[in-house]
This record gives sequence, structure tokens and C-alpha cells, in this order.
Amino acid sequence: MIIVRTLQELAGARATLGDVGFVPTMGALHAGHLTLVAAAKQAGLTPVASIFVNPTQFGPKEDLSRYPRDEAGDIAKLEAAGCALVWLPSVEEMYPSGCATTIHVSGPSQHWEGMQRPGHFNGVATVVAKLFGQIRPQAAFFGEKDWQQIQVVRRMVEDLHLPVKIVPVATVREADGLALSSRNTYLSLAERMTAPKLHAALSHAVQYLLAGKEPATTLHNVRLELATAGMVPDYVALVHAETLEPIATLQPPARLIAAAKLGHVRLLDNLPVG
Ligand SMILES: Nc1ncnc2c1ncn2[C@@H]1O[C@H](COP(=O)(O)OP(=O)(O)OP(=O)(O)O)[C@@H](O)[C@H]1O
Ligand SMILES: CC(C)(CO)[C@@H](O)C(=O)[O-]
Ligand code: BAL
Repeated sequence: MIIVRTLQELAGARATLGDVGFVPTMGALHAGHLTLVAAAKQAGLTPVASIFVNPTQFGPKEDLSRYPRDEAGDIAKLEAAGCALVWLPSVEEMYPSGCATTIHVSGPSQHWEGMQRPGHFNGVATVVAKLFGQIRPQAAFFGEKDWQQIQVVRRMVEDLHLPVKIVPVATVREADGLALSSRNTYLSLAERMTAPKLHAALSHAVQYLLAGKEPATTLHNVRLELATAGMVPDYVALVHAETLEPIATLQPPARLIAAAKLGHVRLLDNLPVG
């Protein structure tokens, strides 16, 4: 596996790779990330990953300084997964002084995560656009765990006519339903036991919705279920799967999305409805 840390090294190596399937990450890799690499391979593309803890997508009170980092472990996992190249830029390489461009995607970024984390999607869109410009991938693979992120990136790619196919990959879960996430390492043992209740509550709600139960009542019941488990919901919503607009009646394409705090840890999950 080729390891590159500067744009100059990247340009040289990129020329040797052919059609690339790109997996952008913030590191602390788990089986969810490796599934994205496997999906790139399966699509017949050369898998390339990036590891960059992007400061511009963290709010001032968020966990940038303590975000989990394990560069050596990550490199070993990517190599074992058959990744051809890993791009490890520094903050200075990614945001050189004088850098003055930010991408703001309106539409799907306006609700939910966008409201809870002001500026977050500007940071995501800007760094993803930069990464696409640097790597020039044919396709890029994103996890459905971050459903809204996929829709924001899709919107950006369409609006800017970027020649990249965005491929969503199903959420990888623990046996008890908890979506794998780098931030799960923040959970205490007791919190880890409770955390799967987010997925459980969403799964129950999907069943109720498909059985014809009223969405408003169903969403209320999810909030109750989370509160009973000791979680504080940031939002629980039934949305149009692409625009992320809330919907009051069940109609395709619908997605049930939620974020909840468990102690100091913020959990995210979502499921298709129908
Ligand atoms: N459980 C999962 N299944 C599939 N893809 C995932 C999973 N978790 C993360 N990903 C995807 O991996 C890519 C990189 O995500 P990132 O490095 O932020 O990991 P993360 O586990 O989502 O971290 P965080 O805890 O910060 O949310 C994103 O496209 C994300 O959606
Ligand atoms: C897409 C991404 C790598 C951009 O920093 C990040 O938001 C993530 O890991 O999901
Ligand atoms: N996987 C989402 C990246 C973030 O929370 O900043």
C-alpha cells in the first residue's frame, strides 16, 4: 500500500492507479470503514482511502482535540483490506494559508445534523470537494450511518457537476444492533449496554409505521422509548430520504433518522421505511 502525506507525492502516485474507488474517513477505523473499501474493490475500482480529522467540520465545543486517532493501526487495517493507497494530509496541506473558499450546500443540510451542528456540513462539503479534487476518483463510497451526509454530498456533486459517482453502503452493526462508529469508544461499559436501544427504538417504529400507525404518534413513542432508556434525543424524524424534509404521512422514499445523547456521547442512526 502506498502511503502519501503531501500533494506532490499524491499527484505522482495517483497517475499509477487507474480508476479509483475513494473512501474518505477520519480514521480510528472499524469494520464499517473496511466495508467501504471492500465495496470499492467489488466495484472493480482501485481502493484509495484518506484519513483526515477535518477541523472545519467540528464545532468549537466539539471533540476535535480528543477525537480517537490510531494511524499505525489504521494503516495496518487498510493494507490488510487491500487498499492501494492511503492519503494522510496534514491540516496545513489541506488548508494552506490564504485558503478562502467554503462550500455551502443548502437544501438537505438545513435540518437535523445541520441545525444541531452549525457549520458542520460546510466543513464536510468543503473537505470532500477538496479530497475529490486531489484524488479525482471515479466513485466515492459513504456509509449510510451518516445518511444526511450522503444526501448533502450527492447534492453538491450534482450541483457542481463533479464527475464522481456517490455510492451509499449499508450500515455495519454490532450483533446487538448498535451502528459501528469511531465515537463508540467514548461509551462507558454501562452506556455500551444501553446504546443499542437507539436502533431498537427505530426498528420498532419502522414496524409500526409500516403497519399504518400515525407518524406523529410513532415518533413520540420513539422519544419516550429513548428517554426511558436514559437517552436524550436531539431529533427523531420521518423524512424524505433525499431532501431530508420532514414528512407527515408515510410515502416513499422515506427514512427514519435520529440522534440522541447518551451521557456525553452522541449516537446517530437511521433506517429505511418501506
Ligand atoms: N457502521 C458503519 N457502517 C458503514 N459505514 C460507516 C459506519 N460508520 C461510519 N461509516 C462511514 O465511514 C466513513 C468515514 O466515517 P468516519 O471516519 O467519520 O467514521 P465514524 O465511525 O462515522 O466516526 P464518528 O464516530 O465520528 O461518526 C463515512 O462515510 C461513514 O458514514
Ligand atoms: C466524509 C468525511 C471523511 C469528511 O471529513 C467525514 O465527514 C466522515 O468521516 O464521515
Ligand atoms: N461521520 C461523521 C463525521 C462527523 O461526525 O464529524
